[in-house]
Amino acid sequence: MIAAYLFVILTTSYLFKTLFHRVFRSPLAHLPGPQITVISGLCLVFKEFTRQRRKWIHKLHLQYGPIVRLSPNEVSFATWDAAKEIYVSGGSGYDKTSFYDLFDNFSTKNTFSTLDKDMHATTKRRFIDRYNKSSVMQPNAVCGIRERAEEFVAKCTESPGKSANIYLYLHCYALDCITHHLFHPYGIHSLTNPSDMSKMRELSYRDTIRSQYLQYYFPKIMAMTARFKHRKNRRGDIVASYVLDLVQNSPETDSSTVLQRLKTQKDTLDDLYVASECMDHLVAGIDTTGDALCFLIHHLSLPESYSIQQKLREELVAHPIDSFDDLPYLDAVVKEGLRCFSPIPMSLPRKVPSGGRMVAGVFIPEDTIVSCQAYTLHRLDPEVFPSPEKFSPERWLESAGSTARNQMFFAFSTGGRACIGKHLAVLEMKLLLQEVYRSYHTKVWEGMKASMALDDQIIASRPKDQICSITFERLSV
Ligand code: HEM
Repeated sequence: MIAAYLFVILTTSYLFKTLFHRVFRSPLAHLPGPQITVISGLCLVFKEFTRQRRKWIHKLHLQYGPIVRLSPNEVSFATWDAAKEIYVSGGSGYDKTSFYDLFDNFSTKNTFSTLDKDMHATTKRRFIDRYNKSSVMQPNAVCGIRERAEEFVAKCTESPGKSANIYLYLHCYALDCITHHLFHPYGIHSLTNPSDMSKMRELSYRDTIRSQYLQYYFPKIMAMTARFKHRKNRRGDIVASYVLDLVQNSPETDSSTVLQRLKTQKDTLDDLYVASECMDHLVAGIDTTGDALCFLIHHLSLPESYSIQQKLREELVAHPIDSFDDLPYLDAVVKEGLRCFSPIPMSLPRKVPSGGRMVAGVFIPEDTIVSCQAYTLHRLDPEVFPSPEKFSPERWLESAGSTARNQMFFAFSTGGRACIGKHLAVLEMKLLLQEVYRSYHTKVWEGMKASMALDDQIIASRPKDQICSITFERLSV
């Protein structure tokens, strides 16, 4: 009985002390945001489990401005100053939060899931040269991607007059391209080999948002339940076995591949680390590039965008095929696509270092979770992006305001932890658009009922129904 009384007294005094601190002492209490977020993080958790986090944060920014408190320990920012402080200061910005533990593979860290920035710099150095623009633009690398872009078009036009589900084929394209870069000649050929299609389906058609948030909030309980499941890898068993097999059996891959680079380090690297790293690049390279292209081609295929298609085609046919990286309108179309339909539109959480920091002019105590999200940075300030909901490639061709526009462009994040696959992704996008729009006019199939609304997953967003039916009409050049 005494123990029960003691328990109640201690719990009550702990709750009272926490509440007192949150309301009267915490510097976050004075920041703009819903009152409930001063005392509780439940609202945020609810929005996360019901996949409304991004939308909710954006709404709060529209209501309260560029700084918004999301919970007693979390703040969202939407200015370049804040993004620079959080993601660029000291090179890589602040350390990642434990949220990124979700992205371990084979229970082993990789560059993306490494929290500490010094450790991250060490892992990234091992392979980053394989993703430099000069490596990605090597003629044999470009040729490999172009071949796959041709296969994509062949797949979409194999039944003339009928629509093609480009959601499916673009994810195949992205999978084939990234595995080519990682493992050539052992890359996947899901566009031409139906038995490889299951690998793409395994990775792109799962909905794991709730289980991943459960894992984030209750890692110990989830670890206990995982013991009963005997899973090799959370992100997919067929693909995990494919990656592990390639790493462990070390077949001779091309000297340009990421696997080869990791296998020829001075210090021998553990197989599980190499597999975790390769698996991460593979997963990071599918839905991002696949969804970015899917949203973009869908938008270009709406009647209101036919003039954009026309302008793009004029540029493409007027220039030799190998000048794809030097075409201003193609570049602007890709950039505007990534601005309007960022495949990673969500917050990228970071932890304020010890001693606290000034972010966008306000003091934020240590260990507070801070972040920016591309969805809001790409829309909030009408001076930087006038008519933000309008798809307008032309905005990227104007010289006035270009510094601010480029600073606010956050599709690949910024600083030392920005996307390493950015040059590869842009190359894949440009080559595919070139292949399609040099020779075809695309239209949304008139019978398409599927929704293209953004459907948020744990960090990326995809079209809600995962179907996008497009018809391809061959043009006489
Ligand atoms: C349009 C396509 C892509 C977009 C929009 C995109 C976006 C991003 C963003 C926003 C981040 C930062 C995430 C964070 O801090 O939480 C990131 C990181 C990363 N991306 Fe991409 N990505 C794309 C394609 C790719 C591809 C093709 C690869 C293949 C290698 C890749 C590999 C990575 C990796 C490994 C990281 C972690 C970098 C680090 O922590 O140093 N991404 N990407």
